[in-house]
Amino acid sequence: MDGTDTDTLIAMVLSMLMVPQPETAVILDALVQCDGDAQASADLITARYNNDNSSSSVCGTKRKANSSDLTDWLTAESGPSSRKPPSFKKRANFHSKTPQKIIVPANSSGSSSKRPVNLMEVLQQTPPTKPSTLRLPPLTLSSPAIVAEHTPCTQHLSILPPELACKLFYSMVDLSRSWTRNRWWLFDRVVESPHRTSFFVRKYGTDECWHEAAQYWYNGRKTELPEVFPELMEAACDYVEKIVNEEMSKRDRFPLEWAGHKPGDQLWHANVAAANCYEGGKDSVGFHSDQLTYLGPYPTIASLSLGTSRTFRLREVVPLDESNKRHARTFNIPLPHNSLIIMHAATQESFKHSIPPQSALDLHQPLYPHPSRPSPPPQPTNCRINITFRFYRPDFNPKSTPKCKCDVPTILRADMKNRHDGRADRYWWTCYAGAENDGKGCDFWQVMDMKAECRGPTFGLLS
Ligand SMILES: O=C(O)CCC(=O)C(=O)O
Ligand SMILES: [Fe+2]
Repeated sequence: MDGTDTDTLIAMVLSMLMVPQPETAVILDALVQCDGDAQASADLITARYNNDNSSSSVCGTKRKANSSDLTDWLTAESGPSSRKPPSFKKRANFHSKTPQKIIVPANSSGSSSKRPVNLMEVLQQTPPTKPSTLRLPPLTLSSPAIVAEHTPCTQHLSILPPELACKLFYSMVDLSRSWTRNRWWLFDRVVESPHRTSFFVRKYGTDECWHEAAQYWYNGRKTELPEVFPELMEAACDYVEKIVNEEMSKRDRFPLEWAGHKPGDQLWHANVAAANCYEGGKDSVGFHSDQLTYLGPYPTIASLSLGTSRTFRLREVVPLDESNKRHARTFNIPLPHNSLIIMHAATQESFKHSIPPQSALDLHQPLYPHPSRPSPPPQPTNCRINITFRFYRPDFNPKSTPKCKCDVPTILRADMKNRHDGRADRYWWTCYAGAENDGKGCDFWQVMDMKAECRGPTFGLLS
């Protein structure tokens, strides 16, 4: 797994699980058996859980959602120990080839006295038994046509005028100096996102409530008030919206997609943007699907890449009722400077995405000098800027977000393992207070009910 550290691997497995969160030892065991492959480990844990609990349906009402989304970067809705579900049978023997390190130490408040897990100390040298699942090798999708053939995404190259792309890249790199690595609680430790990030709100009509929402945009954690779109981001957004609307007009709508446009409005507009800066090959983001709290079901997200080329990794979450018939495949999409990936409706429901760490990077050579630093001539850079333009739905505004027992806004997740292409999909609201509150949350879990919660209008309701 590209030398991914153990904490990241554990978080990735958690983010892929659709069964109650097992003890860390169970995850480590699965990782060991699957040679550090997070998806295969999650599948193995799920299969074992389903075997051990064959009498209770995984989608039964008592089941607790543990797939993570954390706008999610790496972690899962990691478990406060107070709500730990039953653990699986522990295995005594572990063996690991997985490199391990970090575990960002708990904050100085000292609520965790546990030292970082050193896998090598606990692992015994027992040869791993391979899981029975047939695994397909990853596939690189090297052209927009091939991306569209295999995924619910489209790729668009050279989308901004070259000078605008270059200026926007420089200005975001400059701004990114003040962006932060997000921190949250995972188990009983504080972990840190492996890249810097920030959030912007667009001055668009009277959408002012998104300033409030944006305070919670990250894992349900309250953050500073966001910036408004800088001028260059506004200019880029016009190009992005044009392409997104052209693409959307060619595709069928899903029943749960937003249909509340006023006459003459575009199908899609961006009212917020999340920006990420990846400096060097170690910066990354783990497998996740984007949190749906304010996006609502079946969102369209437009993701602009500037600077150093990185790989966008996509992997489908195969629904439970198909898991005996087919297997998920990992897709790698190279993301060159000035390219756009549109994650169309159903991407967040059916795929997880990541930017994996890379041991080697091709540097990006900017075409133009920095506008305010014309000399020396532009230097090659190892930085990648990503801007995801998003439409936060009026019917999922922060005032309508249920609060959990901790009195903190919940987050919305899709039931990815039991999806039905917009016909009978399930989503649930869960507590995310634990991300901020020393890892302690509550067991709040509520199925989202479009009708009872007065959400919409959606395309399904119109037709
Ligand atoms: O950097 C990227 O392309 C992906 C970022 C991402 O997944 C996110 O912002 O949710
Ligand atoms: Fe994402």
